[in-house]
This record gives sequence, structure tokens and C-alpha cells, in this order.
Amino acid sequence: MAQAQIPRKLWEHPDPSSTAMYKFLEASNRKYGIDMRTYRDLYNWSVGPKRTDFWAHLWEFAPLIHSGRFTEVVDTTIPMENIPSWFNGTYLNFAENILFTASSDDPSVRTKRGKEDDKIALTEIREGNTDVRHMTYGEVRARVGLLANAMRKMGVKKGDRVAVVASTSFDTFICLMAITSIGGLFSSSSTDMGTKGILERLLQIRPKYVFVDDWAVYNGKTINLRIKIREIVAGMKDVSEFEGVITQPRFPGKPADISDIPRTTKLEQFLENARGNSDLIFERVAFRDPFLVVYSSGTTGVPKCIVHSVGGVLVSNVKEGAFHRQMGPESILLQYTTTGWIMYLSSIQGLMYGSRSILYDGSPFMPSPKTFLSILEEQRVTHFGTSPRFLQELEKQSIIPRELFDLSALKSVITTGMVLSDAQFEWFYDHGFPANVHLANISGGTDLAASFACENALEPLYVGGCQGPVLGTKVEVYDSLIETGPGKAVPDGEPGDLVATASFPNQPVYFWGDDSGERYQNAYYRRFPHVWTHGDFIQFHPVTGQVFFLGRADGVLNPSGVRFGSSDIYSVIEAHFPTVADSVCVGQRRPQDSDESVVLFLKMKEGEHFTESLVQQIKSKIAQERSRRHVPKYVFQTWDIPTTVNLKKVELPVKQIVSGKIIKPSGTLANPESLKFYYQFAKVEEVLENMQKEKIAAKSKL
Ligand SMILES: CC(=O)CC(=O)SCCNC(=O)CCNC(=O)[C@H](O)C(C)(C)COP(=O)(O)OP(=O)(O)OC[C@H]1O[C@@H](n2cnc3c(N)ncnc32)[C@H](O)[C@@H]1OP(=O)(O)O
Repeated sequence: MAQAQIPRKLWEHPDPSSTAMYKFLEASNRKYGIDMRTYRDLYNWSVGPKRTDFWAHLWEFAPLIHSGRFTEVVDTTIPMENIPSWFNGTYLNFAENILFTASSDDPSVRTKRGKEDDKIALTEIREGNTDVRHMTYGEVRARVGLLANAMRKMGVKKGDRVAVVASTSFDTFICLMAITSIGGLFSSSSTDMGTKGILERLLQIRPKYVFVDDWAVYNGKTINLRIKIREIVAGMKDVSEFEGVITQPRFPGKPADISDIPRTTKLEQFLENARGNSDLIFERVAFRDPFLVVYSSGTTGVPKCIVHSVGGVLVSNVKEGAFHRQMGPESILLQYTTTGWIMYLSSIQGLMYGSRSILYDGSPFMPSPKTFLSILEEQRVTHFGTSPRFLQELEKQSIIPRELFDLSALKSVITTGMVLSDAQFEWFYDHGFPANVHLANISGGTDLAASFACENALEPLYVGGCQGPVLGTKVEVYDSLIETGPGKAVPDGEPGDLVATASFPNQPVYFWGDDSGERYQNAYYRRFPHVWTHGDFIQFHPVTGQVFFLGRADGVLNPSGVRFGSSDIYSVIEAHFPTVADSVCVGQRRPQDSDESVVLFLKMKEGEHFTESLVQQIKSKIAQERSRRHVPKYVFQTWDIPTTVNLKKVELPVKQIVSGKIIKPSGTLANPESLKFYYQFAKVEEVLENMQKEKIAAKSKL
């Protein structure tokens, strides 16, 4: 196996013993009389038989603001699919922990240490490094108090949902803090999402209010969102809990006129309900009470509404942010994200440690990637979160950040969303960024609001993958050939399915609206009993312990690191294109490709024709109802779609074949011969060329 060789070492921390993670390791040694020395010792303790000691010590070492006491960290005998309760008996509030700091002498007391009133908490930057505005912790707290009091006055209470369809603005952050301070649930979508997709979410979670930006700016274009607002209001008419839309001004001080849109109020007007009262009140809720709904689409049905708990996310954030990412009151984080990705949560969670978050909205390529990178120098960014896709663009355009900008403040560059290639690791250190910067490639997901694998400063960084598994989550690799039944770990260094084999506090608590729990159980626990199956193929390096992510094991699409389910595409076709009998949509990523392309195959009904105009109509409908980022790169006709004997469409073999693999069809396929047709698309360029030739030949015959 090629990876048994030790890859090139790229980076190591100059003094690992100075890090918060190491101090925790030493303090744990002292407290529990153990002798851990390395990251792997600490990791094994955090997921081993004494893992409750790890969590109890974390709770003590990096305190959260809370009331109540727990008698047991967790009952480790409860199978993970029963979602055991952690830190039972404790009560805490998400916003309170973000906006205040616990006093380590008495964690139930909150202080402003590290979050003093005049310290900058947030910096808002709009597309092209324009309209830079700062907000201090004092101002943020006052604005959160005002909005929360306005919400309370309008009857919003614990357990209610408030959603946003908005950019990464001050207003969105304040909305998140306000609803969670009341003990309610927050949920966000980005403005580029089509109304249909937005409503599929909102109709499930039934929010009391939806806060929507009045305008959007992307790629130099200014987009009027009033049509979308009108559609949202109309679409919510049968939701009894829904009180209306509140518009957030995209251009501060210049709110759009919404007087002709029913049930819609401007933010400034809504705030009048608070009558100037900005006092903060935090409703501390039980550790496993919900505060956030995020979404993911699979291959069937409407999106899953994944509900995360206050305590689970906070405690996981302590270990990931403070230990793995080494964030503290001096950190300044610029995480590129929309509000539609789980990275939005990461982008603001740094405030928990007293850091400053930079909220960027727009394309990072407008007017050029250099303009975006100039923020790193101007704002003295210490932690820059981006994507392999963005780094690819820098390389393609021969942009060398370390030569163009003063990056002396920069400590770490975090990448996620898709595989970071080995060549990109080398480019990063050979050409791109200063040698002292820690390249932190992480992978996890919406389902856990955290990472499975990420960086750590106690080990060197080698080319490829993620440095190692995250503390406290027992990641193993199971044999992919076992389709169901008890799973089996593969020998060290072999590839297989990413599974988590022990409960962890940031498991989602349920799916909204899934009263029987069936969807939830099916999403993670159907394959192997008592084990979370994530849907990624991975491999551990047998010597360095790096985790290589090899691709998705299911039908989830991932072009440019933007994830969505094939069901998002099928539902548009089923609803609007009656001449199509069936379709299969897969991601193509061959060894020579630097990104994934979405390929859609259409099977026409008897007597119906596959035409260029049909393809264009399908593409524009997908753009309208989902988003432009969902539009397939290629659309082809097919004659047969592989299914199981129970007639369930099977995507994985098609995905593997068009990605250049030769596969042995599974015995469960009803029509294994259908697969032969798809092999030609591994050379999609040739297929397109031949189609073009045929077109020209047909024209010349006319
Ligand atoms: C820990 C984990 O594991 C969790 C996760 O994975 S979370 C997910 C993380 N994912 C990422 O970070 C994704 C990274 N990728 C990116 O950020 C983006 O690909 C990118 C910004 C680098 C490039 O974006 P892109 O989608 O490839 O191209 P871009 O040109 O920006 O947009 C595509 C289209 O959508 C449109 N669009 C995008 N956002 C829009 C918006 N807000 N409003 C209107 N239109 C928009 C664009 O105008 C464009 O339209 P045209 O095709 O008509 O020109």
C-alpha cells in the first residue's frame, strides 16, 4: 500500500507543550494518575473505557456558564442509537456562553473577561472588501437584548423556531443570539436558495418568524429579494405558528420598501416592540435541549431537519476550538461561508473564547481573489477558513499570498468541504503561505456540527488527509463489503466506511417532525447495529495515523465542496418534466479531476424525445427552485437506470463507473447489464465530442 510510506512532513508546532491541548493532557495526567505523552495517548483516553473522565475533566478545565450539577457524565452502557443524555442535571444557554465568559472559580457566574464592552466582537465585510464595519461586545450584547425583548413582546418563547434567509451579517448573528437567549431554535438558509427549497425546510420546522434580507449582492450583481419574500409569505399561509417575515436591510440604514408585501415588517419597526429595553435575560435550558436546526438532503424525500442540542454543541466546541484550533481572546477568524452551510456555526463560535469573527458576504473571487486575501493583512487575521476550491483558484491564477501580503498574524488556514489533494498540500507550503502557518484540513459535517477528523498541534503535519481523529469521537473504519448486519473493523491502513462506534455528546438529538424516530434511525444506524455510519470512505495511515477521506459512499453530491442530495434534483424533474420517465444524478470525480462534476442522466418516456431545449429547461428550473450551484454540469440521455430487485434506484455504481472505476455489480441489482452503458462517460469529453460531430453531420445532411 503506497500510503504505508511516511508522507513528506510539512509543519510542526515549535513548542507543543505550550498549547492548551498539552496543558490539558498534563493536568489530566496529574488528576487521574495516568501517563499520557502524545496526542494518540490523549485521543485513546478520550474514546476509551475511561472516556467519561475525559469529558468530566474537560467540563472542569474549560468551564461553560451553567447552573445545576451532573451526577454522571453519561451512561456508557446505553447504545448510541438511543442517544444517551450527557451531563444530566445541568442547564445552560447557547447565547450566554457566546456573549459572556465563565469565571473558572465558579462557572455558574458569567463575566466579561476577554469580552470587554469595548473589544471588537464582529467585523462585517461585504463583497470585494467593502463596507467594513465593526461591532464591539458591548454593542452586540445591547442589540441582542433589544431584539430578544422585541421577540418576547411578540410572544416568542422557549421552544419556538425563528428562521433566517440571509447573509452572514451582524443582523443574522444578532437574530441567532436573540432567539437562542430565549431558549428557542435558530435555523438559517442562504439567499441564493430557491423558494421551493426554502419552503421545504420552513414548512417542516414551522417557525414563528422568518428574518429575510431585502437585497443580496453576489458576483457584482444586486438581487432584489422582495419576490422571494412574497413567495415565502404565500407559502407559509397554512402554518398556524407563523407570524410573518421581518426584513433585514442589506444596505445599512437603507431598508427596502416592503409596504406592499403582506405580513412583512422592517427590522427597525419590529425592534420598536422592545421599547428601548436592551436588558439581557438568558433562559438556561437542559443540556440536551435543542437550539439549532440544520438540513441535509439524501437520495429520497424532503430534507432532513437535524436538531442539535445546546450542551452537545457547546462542549464539543470547547474541545475543537480551544484545543484543536487553539483559539483564544487574541484570535481573529475569517471563515468563508454562507449561512446555509454548517461552517456558519464555526464562523461565529469563536466568540465563545473571546475571539473576533469576520463576517464576509459575497463571492471571494470578486473583483479578484487578491482583494479577498487582502482582508487577511488588513484585519490581522489569525485563523482563515476556506476551501480546497478556493486554494485551487489561487494556484490556477498563480497567486502567491505570502509574497503579496503581510501574513505575520496568520497562524492557521482551515480547509473543508471536499478533498484537499496532496499536490495542494505541497503547493500550500512550497508556494502559497508562510512556513509557520498550520494547514488544518478538517472533515465532519452538518450531522454532527463538528469534525470527525481535524488538526492538532501535538503531532507533525504530513502531506494528505486530516491529521487525525477529533478528541472524544471514536472513529473507526468498517469493512465496506458488509452491506448490513454486525460490522467489522478493517486491518489498520485499509480503506472502508467511516463509522463512530461510541456515543458522543454532539450527536443530533432528533430530526424535527420525525416523531417515530424512523428517519433518524435510518439515516445513521440502519447499516451496522449500534454504530453510526457516516457515508464517507476513509483510510487511516498505519504509521502517522492521518485520516484520508476518499469520497462519499452514498448519493450525496459535492461539487466545489457544496453538498446536496440527488433528491434535490429528482424532485424538480418529477414535478415539472412529465416526458422524463426516470433519472439518475451522480457526482463524477476521476483521478485527473480537481473537482466533482454533477452528471444527470434522463430516461425518456416511450415516444418522447431528449432535446437540447429540454436540457436547458431542466437546468433553469433547477437553478430557480434549488440554486445555481445545484445545476448539473452535464445532462445526457440514458436507456436504463440500475435498480435493486425492490426497484430502488442505485446511484453508487453509476458514480463509480463515470469516475473511472471498473466495478463488479452487486448481486442485489435487478438489471446489472444496465451499468455497461455508463462506462463511456468516464471519458465524458470524448462523448461530448462525438455528440458534436453527430450534430454537425446531421445538419449537413439537411
Ligand atoms: C466540517 C464539514 O465537513 C462541513 C462542511 O463540509 S460544510 C460545507 C463547506 N463547503 C464549502 O466551504 C464550500 C466551498 N466552496 C465555495 O465556497 C464555492 O464553491 C466558491 C465560493 C469557492 C465558488 O463558488 P461556486 O459555486 O463554484 O461558483 P460561484 O460563481 O460563486 O456561484 C455559482 C453560481 O451561483 C450563483 N450564486 C452563488 N451564490 C449566490 C448568491 N448568494 N446569490 C445569488 N447567486 C448566487 C452565482 O452567481 C453563480 O451563478 P452563474 O452560474 O449564473 O454565474
